[in-house]
Amino acid sequence: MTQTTQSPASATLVEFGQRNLNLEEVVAIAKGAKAQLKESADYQEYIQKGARFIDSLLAEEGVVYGVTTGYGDSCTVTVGLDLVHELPLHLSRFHGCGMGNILSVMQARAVMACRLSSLAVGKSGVSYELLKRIETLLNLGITPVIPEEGSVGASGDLTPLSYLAAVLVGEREVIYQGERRATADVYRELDITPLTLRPKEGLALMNGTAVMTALACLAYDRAQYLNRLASRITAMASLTLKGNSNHFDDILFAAKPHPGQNQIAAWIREDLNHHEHPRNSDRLQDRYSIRCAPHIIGVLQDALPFMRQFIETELNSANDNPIVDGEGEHVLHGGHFYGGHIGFVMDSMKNAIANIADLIDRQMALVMDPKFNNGLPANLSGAQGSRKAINHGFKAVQIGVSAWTAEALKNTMPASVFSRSTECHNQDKVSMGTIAARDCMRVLQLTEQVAAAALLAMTQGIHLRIAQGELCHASLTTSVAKTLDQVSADFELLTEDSPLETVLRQTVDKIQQGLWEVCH
Ligand SMILES: N[C@@H](Cc1ccc(O)cc1)C(=O)O
Repeated sequence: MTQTTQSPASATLVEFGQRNLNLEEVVAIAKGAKAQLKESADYQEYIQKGARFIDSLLAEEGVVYGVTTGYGDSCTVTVGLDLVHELPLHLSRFHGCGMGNILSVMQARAVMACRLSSLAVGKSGVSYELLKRIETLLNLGITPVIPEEGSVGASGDLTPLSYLAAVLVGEREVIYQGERRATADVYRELDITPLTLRPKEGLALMNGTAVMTALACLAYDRAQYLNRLASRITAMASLTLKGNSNHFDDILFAAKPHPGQNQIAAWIREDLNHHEHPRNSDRLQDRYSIRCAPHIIGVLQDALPFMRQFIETELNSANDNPIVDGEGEHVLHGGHFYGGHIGFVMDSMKNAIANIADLIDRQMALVMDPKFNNGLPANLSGAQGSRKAINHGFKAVQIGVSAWTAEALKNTMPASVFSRSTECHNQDKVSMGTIAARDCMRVLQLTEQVAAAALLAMTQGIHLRIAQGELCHASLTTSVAKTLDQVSADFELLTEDSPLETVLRQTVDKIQQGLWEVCH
């Protein structure tokens, strides 16, 4: 695919500590890149200072929130020094109530990367050993089993992150070499000693936004690719419909200079080889789902920079509570576990993406219907002669697209507005950012299905147009010809009805792996 990204997602080693990560590096770790924690003596000392400061506060004052007290609303309960060391274990255990689907290995690795990034900032009062252990798990391919439900996204992703904390102490389950197994068994086999969490470490691991931030990094990467693909699909729909390329003219777009919208128009224009400006337009105007495609896809394109900024700032922040300044010796209580920024990005992104599903659904409606498709067969059926009577082409695929689109649109309800007061009214306003992120992943999946169906349909449409002598392969731009040939390698012209599930699934997989060549 086009790498419009800032650094190659294929990076094989990602460094943590005293540098900012970009979201592509989280994606790279998710896909199997190794992690490397900074090892310099200075950095280790910087991290250890925070942990030592907690120790000295405990020795000198005997009270530190979340260390010698209960958690959240229970902070008024004092925990005696004899029980303090058990407290982190209780935190991970009482949060072991996650429900729902298990995060994929990719998603869970992204979560680990985000937590490591946040703790590596050095404002959480944890030991260097803890950071090192997360690095080790990533590099050995030991991934916690994390159920995705149960976070309100504002006391941090406490419940899902408790599964990371539990694995560090040798409890619950991991995925190792593709198998779901007891953590303790895998540790025994690999001779790994479970960690004993230091007083603040349970809280530092769990009291943050790593789950929603991880999903946001993965979502961003897919959204960016989808935007490029939706532009290609629009060009192919225009060719299928014998559309009017003047709609993407650069003089036209210079008059409305949103940069992202202009980028989408430029991609479509280049795909359609539109370089000459009309003196007057004698052509009819295409329907909005073609004519306004840059205005629809462009919304997401223009939003991507602020989304990246929100996601990467969160990724490189200390997002737990309390914040421990080991150098200046301060413990600062706040609410950095509140995932409002990620919640907003995810709620916005799912809306913009579902609009792209809707756009492509409308394009599909145009190409299927002989009332609108400028002389192509109904449902783009490639059947000939008497065979036409029993063949239904893309009819069911279009119905599927309508269903996926409806489900995507239904999932756009903003999660952040469903804040509810919880935990004895301590957490009386919460972000629901993790629910927003999960919605966004679902909307992406559905929209990628819509895009896969459209890739097949537009390929069929162009082939039919060529067969009717109204277009020739040689007149296509190299970019469109390449996509057409790539799709055609998996998908022959549909002349007789046949189940398309397998090829649809293959196409979705390729979209998710960014395999379609959509660059010029
Ligand atoms: N997020 C809370 C701490 C907390 C931890 C676990 C809980 O179950 C509840 C609250 C805070 O820092 O204020």
